[in-house]
Amino acid sequence: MNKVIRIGTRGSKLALWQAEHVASLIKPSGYQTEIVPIETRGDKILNVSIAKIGSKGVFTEEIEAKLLDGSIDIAVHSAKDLASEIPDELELVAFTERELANDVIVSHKKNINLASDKLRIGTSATRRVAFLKHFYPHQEALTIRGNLQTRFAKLEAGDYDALLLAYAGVHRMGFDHLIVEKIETSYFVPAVGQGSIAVECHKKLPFDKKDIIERWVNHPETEDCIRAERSFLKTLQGGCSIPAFGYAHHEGGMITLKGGIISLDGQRIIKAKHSASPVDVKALGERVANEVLINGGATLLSEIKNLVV
Ligand SMILES: NCc1[nH]cc(CCC(=O)O)c1CC(=O)O
Repeated sequence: MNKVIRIGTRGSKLALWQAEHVASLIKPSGYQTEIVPIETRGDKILNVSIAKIGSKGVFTEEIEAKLLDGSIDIAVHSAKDLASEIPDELELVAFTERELANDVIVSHKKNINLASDKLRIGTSATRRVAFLKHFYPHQEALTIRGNLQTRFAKLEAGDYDALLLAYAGVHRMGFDHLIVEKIETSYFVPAVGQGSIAVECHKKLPFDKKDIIERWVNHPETEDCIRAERSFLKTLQGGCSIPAFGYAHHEGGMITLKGGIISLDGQRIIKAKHSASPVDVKALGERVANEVLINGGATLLSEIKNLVV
C-alpha cells in the first residue's frame, strides 16, 4: 500500500514551516510524508500590492492545479489565504488548532505603542490599514510587500519604525522577541481564518489518506470556527483584497461569530455578531454576512470594489 502523503505548499519559509507542521502531525499515524514546494503567482510578483494583483487565489491556484492532476495528495495553506470558494473537485479536510488570531506590532524600538507614539508602520492588508486609520488616525501606514523575512529585513534597515502583522506568522518565524504590542481581537478583528492552517485535497483522495488527515491534523473546535468565518466571507462575496474581518470563538457550547467590513479610509465600520450551535456554522456565517450587507455593507462593498479594481 502507498503510505506516502505528498504535501504541496508554497516555497516561502512560513509556508514550509506550515507544511512541516502538518507533516509532524501526520507522522505518528505511521504514514510517511513528502513536501513538494510549488511557486505561485503571489510569490513571483513582489512589487505590486496584493490588492492590485486583483484576482482571487494568487497564492493558491498553481497548488490547486497539482491537486487536480494528482501530483500531490494534499495542499497546506494559511487558512487566511484561501479564497472563500475553492474548485468543485476539491475540499477542505482539516484545520489545525488555531494559534492566537491577533495582529501584533513588531519593532526594534522598545516601549513604543500604537496609542501614544507616531510610527511609520509597514503593513499592506487593506483591513489593517483601514483599522489603523480608524482606531489610530495619528499613525502612518506604509505599504510593504514580500515574505516575512523580507519585511523583517526592511524593518531592520530602518524603512519602517514598526510592522503590523499576524501573530501567527511572527511566532512561526521565531520573531516573538520583537513583539511590542498585541492588539485585541475585540476591536481589531482578525481576517477570516487567521492563525490556522488549512488542508485541502481532491474529493477523490483515497479514503485511508483522507481519514488519516481528518484524525491527526484536524482540530474540530477550530474547524467549527473557521467554517463559520468562511461561510460569512463567502456570503459577503468579498475576495481577498476587501477589508473584511471575521472571527469566531467557542463560548459555552456555542460559536459566536463577529464579522464585518470597514471602508478603506477607516471612517465606516459595519459589523454584526451572532451565536449558534456548532452544527449550524454555515447558517451562522450567512446570518452575520446578510446583516452586514443589509446595514449598508452591500453599498460599501461595491464602493470598495470600484476603488480597488
Ligand atoms: N498575508 C500573508 C499571510 N498569510 C498568513 C500569514 C500569517 C499566518 C496567519 O495569519 O495565519 C501572513 C502574514 C501576515 O498576515 O502577517
